[in-house]
Amino acid sequence: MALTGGADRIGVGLVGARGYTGAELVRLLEAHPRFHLAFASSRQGKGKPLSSLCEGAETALLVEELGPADVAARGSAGVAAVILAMPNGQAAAYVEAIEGAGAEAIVVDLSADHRFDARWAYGLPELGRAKLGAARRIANPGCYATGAQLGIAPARGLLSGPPHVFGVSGYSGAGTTPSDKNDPEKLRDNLMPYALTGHIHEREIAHGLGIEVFFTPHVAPFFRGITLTISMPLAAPVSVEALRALYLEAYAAEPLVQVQDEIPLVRDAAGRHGVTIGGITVDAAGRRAVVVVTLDNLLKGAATQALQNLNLACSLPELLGVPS
Ligand SMILES: NC(=O)C1=CN([C@@H]2O[C@H](COP(=O)(O)OP(=O)(O)OC[C@H]3O[C@@H](n4cnc5c(N)ncnc54)[C@H](OP(=O)(O)O)[C@@H]3O)[C@@H](O)[C@H]2O)C=CC1
Ligand SMILES: CC(=O)N[C@@H](CCC(=O)OP(=O)(O)O)C(=O)O
Repeated sequence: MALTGGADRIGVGLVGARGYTGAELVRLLEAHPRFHLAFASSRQGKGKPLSSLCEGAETALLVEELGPADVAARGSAGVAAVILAMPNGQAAAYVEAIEGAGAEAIVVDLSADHRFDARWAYGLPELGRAKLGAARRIANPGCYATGAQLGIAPARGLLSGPPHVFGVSGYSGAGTTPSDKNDPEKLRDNLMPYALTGHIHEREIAHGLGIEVFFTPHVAPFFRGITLTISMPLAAPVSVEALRALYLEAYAAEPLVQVQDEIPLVRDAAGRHGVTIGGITVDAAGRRAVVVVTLDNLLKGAATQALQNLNLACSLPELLGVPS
């Protein structure tokens, strides 16, 4: 594996350093004991110190504007991995250039562009880490889709029909490009439903779990965090104790998934690197289960998960550099 930035450091480049997820990745990569941030690209940030784009960044690195060919050249010259943290629809040109140049670099794409592409490994380690160790192309899951899959997976075999996932995201989930979903005025004292059918994460959750799912997203005035209330029809009566035991067992060995009795609150998820599943309930007839899942959309929903995936792909401990 190619190393830069010191004999024991693995060079990682970041495209999309100005964005919300990019900033989280900068902070995680800077503090990582084995990775080294080899370049940071943003068109708007070109020529500026990275610290001026990402609060808390300490590196003296200057932001560059790197197009697909530039990134591919870095990927052939010492940069072992490239993280793409751009809006949906932008990754293809970078991937084509990297592959066209024959660069060895691992690619982790945070966008939705490769999540349904069988040639890419889907990077949700808690539900399938075996394939990630040898992966060279990794599609990082969506933020809602991460929480929903982890929240449904233990109960999947008990269901009589599609789970209903009611999701609420902080407005950082809508990225930095101005829209109604990140407009503070439109969000003030408000909860905004959108994409009531057919959200791409509905398809992603269904694809990942192999079952039909109904997903209704909403965006709220808080900045970061997601809360999902998941209602699941049960094929046969199940006791709440049995259901809780199923969740506890499923995630007993997963440091980033906490199962608790209480209903988790989204304000407690902000800044945390894992997912919390709680409030596990069954109705009086034992035929409908409800669980609540919270996570930070920018961390386990994006940057922390990308770091897990990159660690695995580089044969490092999965949680290396993930703050506890
Ligand atoms: N925000 C979230 O909670 C989550 C986001 N994701 C996904 O991660 C990706 C990044 O999201 P987020 O950080 O919120 O996005 P932002 O809108 O905050 O940032 C996007 C970044 O991409 C760069 N960019 C935009 N267009 C282009 C382009 N055409 N070519 C090159 N660079 C471009 C921007 O920089 P500049 O314009 O300066 O070049 C900026 O650095 C998205 O695909 C998103 O769907 C996944 C999970 C959660
Ligand atoms: C509030 C908000 O707008 N959230 C985004 C989800 C962010 C995300 O994970 O999107 P990708 O699948 O594109 O990576 C949305 O609903 O599209």
